This record gives sequence, C-alpha cells and structure tokens, in this order.
Amino acid sequence: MKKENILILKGTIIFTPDSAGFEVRQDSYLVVHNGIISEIYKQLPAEYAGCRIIDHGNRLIIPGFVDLHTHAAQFNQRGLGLDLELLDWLNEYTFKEEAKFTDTGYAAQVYEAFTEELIRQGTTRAVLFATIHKDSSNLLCDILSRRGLGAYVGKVNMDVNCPDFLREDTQQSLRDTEEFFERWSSTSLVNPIITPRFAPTSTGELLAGLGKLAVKYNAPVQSHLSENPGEVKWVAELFPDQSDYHQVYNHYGLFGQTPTLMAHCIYLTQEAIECIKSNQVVTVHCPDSNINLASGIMPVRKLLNAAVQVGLGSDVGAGHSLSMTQAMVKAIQLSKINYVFDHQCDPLTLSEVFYMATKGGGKFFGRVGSFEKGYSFDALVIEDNTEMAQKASPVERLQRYIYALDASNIVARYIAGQEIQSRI
Ligand SMILES: O=c1[nH]c(=O)c2nc[nH]c2[nH]1
Repeated sequence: MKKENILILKGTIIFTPDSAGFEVRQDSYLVVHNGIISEIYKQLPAEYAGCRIIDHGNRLIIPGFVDLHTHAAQFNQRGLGLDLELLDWLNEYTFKEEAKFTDTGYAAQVYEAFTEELIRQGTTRAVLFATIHKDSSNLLCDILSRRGLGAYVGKVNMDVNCPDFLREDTQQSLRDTEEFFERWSSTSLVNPIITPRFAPTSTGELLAGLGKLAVKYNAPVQSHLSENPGEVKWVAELFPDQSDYHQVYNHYGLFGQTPTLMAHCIYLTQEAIECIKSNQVVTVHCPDSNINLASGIMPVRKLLNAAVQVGLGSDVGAGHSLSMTQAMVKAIQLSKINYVFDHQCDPLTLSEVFYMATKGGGKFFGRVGSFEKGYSFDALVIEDNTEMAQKASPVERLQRYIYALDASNIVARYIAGQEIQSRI
C-alpha cells in the first residue's frame, strides 16, 4: 500500500459495534487504507513508520452521523406552522414552499445552505426528499456530490390529492423519475431513491409504476407511514381494498421488496409490525417532528423488542433542526415520557440512540457508521477541552457533547476517508 493512501488519526476513539454499549479505545491510532478502516492500534506497528499521522491528542473521534429522513426542500420553512397537525401543515405551509422549487435559482440557494448545515452539524450520510421537480432534484445531487457528502436523494412523486401546482401527470412523473435514476444510479456517494411522498398523494397507477422502477433499478424506496391519526383514517378511505396502511405500499412492491425506509411508524397494528419485520423494512424515528406536529410517540422499544430496525431522522422542516445530537436527546426524552405511562417500555439508552444515529442507520448505506475493519472512514473529531473533560470518562465526555455541547465542538469531518470542510 502506498503511504499516500494511508491516513492515521490518533485520539480517543469511541463507537458502537452494537447497541448494547460503547467500544472505547483511548490514546489509540485509527488506520485507514484508501478510505476504509483497517485497524485500531494502541502501539502503531513499524510498517506505518513515515506515514502521515494526525495527532488529535485527547480529542474524541466518533463515527459521522447518519440522518435517515429529512426534507432538503423544507430547509427554509424550519420553525413555521408548527402549531398545526400534519395535514394542515402540509396544505398551509409545505406544499406552498415546495412549489418554489420550479425555480432552480431558488433551489440552488436553499440546497447550498441546507448542505452547508448538514456538514456543520456533523451529518456525513443522509437520506433526503427533494421535491417533484427533476431539475432542482438534479441540482441537489450536484451540490451534495461537489461537497463530498454521502446521500440518497428522492425526486418526490405526487399525482393526486395535492394542489394543482404540485400535481404531476402520472406518466410524466414516472418518466422524470427514470431519467433521474439514469443520471444518478452509478455515481459513488450520491444515489437516487424511489420516493412516493405518501399513500394519500399517490394513485395506484403511480405506485405500480414506481414498484416496477424499483425492481428495474434494484432501487431503494422511502416514504412516510402511519404518522398521524387523521392521515391513517384518510388512507383507509382512499384504499378500501387494502387491510392496513402498510399494505398499500406492500401491494405495489414498495415495502421491503428492495431496501426500504419508512418514516414515523407511530400508529402500527401488530400485523404491520410483523410485516415490517419479515420484509426487513427499516423504520425511522423522527422525534423532533413527532413532537412539533403533535403526531405521537413512535413505539421504539416495542419495535426493537420485535427485532425491527430503527434509525433516526431529523425530518426538517417538521423537525426544526438538522442536529442529530438533538435527535438523539429527544429520542431518549420521548422514551422516558413513554416509560412514565408504560413501565413495560424501558427508556432508550445513550448507546442505543448513538447506534441508531451511526451504525444502525449506516447499514442502509453499506458498511457505514462504525470503526470496525472494512467500514468506510466517516468520522467526526470532537474538541471538548474543558475542566470537566479532564476528569470525565470518554463515555461521559461523549454524553456531555451530545446533550450540552454543539456543532461548534466538531473540529474535523471525514467522509469515505476524505476530509470535508465546513465553511463556517
Ligand atoms: O413529516 C412529514 N413531512 C412531510 O413533508 C410529509 N409528507 C407526507 N407526510 C409527511 N410527513
């Protein structure tokens, strides 16, 4: 291996090989070959003599964060209309904001700012909704690629039950989606994902066409599921032939037939939980959004006990921040509120939410989110040089960073072995 292809970082290394606890390697060397983790050493072997070593002293080195669900086009709308529930919030604010993305000039401005904030917050991989507009969706992929981020990007599909200015012709929607796939399928860090907005804004014809595209491109799928009681009732009225909300997606091959993410998953029947599990659908907990729109509390402990995969999402703009540390904190806080009312459901632990925000969510991207051998080197270096840091254990320092410090404590970011610069 040529020495210029080897990167070595020294510091206090923390990650979660599984959700039960942290692996801590104090004062150690993390060795990366061509962007892939090779080994962690306490003493650096002689073969690495002469390689470039970045010595971070006592700083924490942790995996980069994975945001499994957020809406890039809603970045400018953060904090607005959050006294409404889902369906009114969509009609009063969200659809009007997303309509602006016919203008690629506006899209460029928003998507540049959004991408900068993702980087600043330490998110290294994200699964994104754009809008129905093909040109501005392409622009989002261009910007993410240029900045070196890892992402799945969805050109959104909607052909019914939405304002005229956002309603697509079904066949045009499918053609645009296929063009988007042709353009982005074989790129390395930024890839397309099939994205019907949710069942209510989709005809059966659209869902059937998207199911065929998912098979043709072996493409991942994302959508929303069972977020709000009014939405769940509406889906039952719109799709009377399906026994349950999730069956609408399942019927059209959009529920685990290829890797699938479903955001929210709050109001799930036992049948839905079993289908999610057997189809290996990944559920996404969006605590900030679920609080803001008074949607409810996702039954995370119940899903984990049923061996369902759960990741974390910031869900901007219903969530008001792209911070994944705040998503972790809110996931724990919500689980504690839930515990007060239901002692059967233990609160989430720090290592469980950290796992969700790193290796758990990272699985959707492959070997991402951990520092085990063979994983992509996606990492953050955290500076917490306070008096408390001198006295605390590494896990206490991580806990304090997650709860009480912020993005300004991130001093370096790596994605697939490349250092990524925040401009702030
Ligand atoms: O939180 C949400 N944000 C959205 O944009 C959306 N669309 C459908 N369902 C949704 N939920």
